[in-house]
Amino acid sequence: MSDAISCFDPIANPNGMISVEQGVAAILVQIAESAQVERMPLSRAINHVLAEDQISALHVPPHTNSAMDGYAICAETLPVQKQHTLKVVGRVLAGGAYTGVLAPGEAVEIMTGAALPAGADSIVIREAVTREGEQMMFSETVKIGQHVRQKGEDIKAGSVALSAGCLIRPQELGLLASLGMQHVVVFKPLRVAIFSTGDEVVAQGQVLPENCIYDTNRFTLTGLLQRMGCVVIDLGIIEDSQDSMERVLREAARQADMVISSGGVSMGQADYIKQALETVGDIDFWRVAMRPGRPLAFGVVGQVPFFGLPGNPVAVMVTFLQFVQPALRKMMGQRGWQPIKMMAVAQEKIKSRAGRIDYSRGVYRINDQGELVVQTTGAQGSGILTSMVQANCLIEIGEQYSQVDAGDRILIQPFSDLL
Ligand SMILES: Nc1nc2c(c(=O)[nH]1)N[C@H]1C(S)=C(S)[C@@H](COP(=O)(O)OP(=O)(O)OC[C@H]3O[C@@H](n4cnc5c(N)ncnc54)[C@H](O)[C@@H]3O)O[C@H]1N2
Ligand code: MOO
Repeated sequence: MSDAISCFDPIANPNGMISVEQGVAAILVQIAESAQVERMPLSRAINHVLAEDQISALHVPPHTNSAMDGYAICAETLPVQKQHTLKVVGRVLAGGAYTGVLAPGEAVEIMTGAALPAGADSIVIREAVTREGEQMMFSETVKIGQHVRQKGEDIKAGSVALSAGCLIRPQELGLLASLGMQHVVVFKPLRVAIFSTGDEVVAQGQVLPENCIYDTNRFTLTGLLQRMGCVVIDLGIIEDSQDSMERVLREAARQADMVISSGGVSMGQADYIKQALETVGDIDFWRVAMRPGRPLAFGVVGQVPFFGLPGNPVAVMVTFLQFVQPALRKMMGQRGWQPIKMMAVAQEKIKSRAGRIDYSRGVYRINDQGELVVQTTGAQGSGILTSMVQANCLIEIGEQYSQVDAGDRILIQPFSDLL
């Protein structure tokens, strides 16, 4: 591939391996933002990415109103004294209006959300007031503007309320709703074709033959992709022949915006997969300086990006998070996305290997001293999927370290945004 870093490029890659950072960069230069957009009702827009800037046609809130139940007064005209007695001249509920203009010495009883009467500038909350007939008394010092929500203080009419490229989470949905929008233009969900490879990999529903295992990877991939809002095209487990592999790859590239396989990308074995990929696509086979997930294939089949993820169940998930996720986020139009990383204090000695980033599965928590601390889940083999089940983060130990000691500060990648 033209721009990709080849494992065989001795300058980019003197030790035969590329770094995670080089891999991500090489992938992202080849990924283009989707051009396919659709208009949809706001009620269905959750987890989609906005394709257009949203300019607010109105002020939010549309009118200056009270943030509390109490009395609207004009603090500016209050005499300098401790006790105040004002005449209550009216009452205004949310949705209603006080039609008069408040004069000095007057107050209007007001409910939360009700429009501030003309002439008023502040609210005295009900709890601070003694009421006797038409008189209200209070002794608190009033700060001008207290408990008043100004027209447009959240969003000004004519301003960009949300920018194109923003993922619609529940809070964005609420904000769009506050603008009165019924429809939004979003990027179309991406269609991602997935399949598993391997003689030993068997579909659920079959009796497990000796020396075989049930297919795990299509399910973890489906879960990850669905959480990202993608439409999954599940092509199953591919029969181990070059012909069927080529047929499936061609078909997948026609139907999907991206194709992902698992298995068959390491040294030596199952050459038919590599040959099929080389025939149908333009693929590089990388060795990435990371653990788990060293072998990785990336390129294009037909016109669409292809990822050949390593077969081990933990390696599939870790490589998805590090490489496929940034590619998908870019394709789906999401701008400014970055993986969440934070520092935590290691609670134990953790072995790593210098020259490779180690992604150990970890559990982070806040300890009694209020510190963010992390420990591993135990055995870290890349086939041990229970390590992912127990974990709530990946512990990222950089290439420069061969071990981490208890008490060291280390990077973690919390699962919070996907897993
Ligand atoms: N001589 C070398 N051997 C291996 C290397 C290497 O660099 N040199 N790399 C190792 C690493 S690291 C990994 S990861 C694996 C990756 O190999 P493949 O991508 O070719 O995957 P397979 O050999 O097909 O499978 C590996 C492992 O995963 C199991 N598997 C595969 N698919 C599934 C599935 N859908 N569900 C559950 N489990 C699956 C498979 O049975 C194997 O146990 O290569 C190492 N070897
Ligand atoms: O990708 Mo392999 O699972 O590094 O161990």
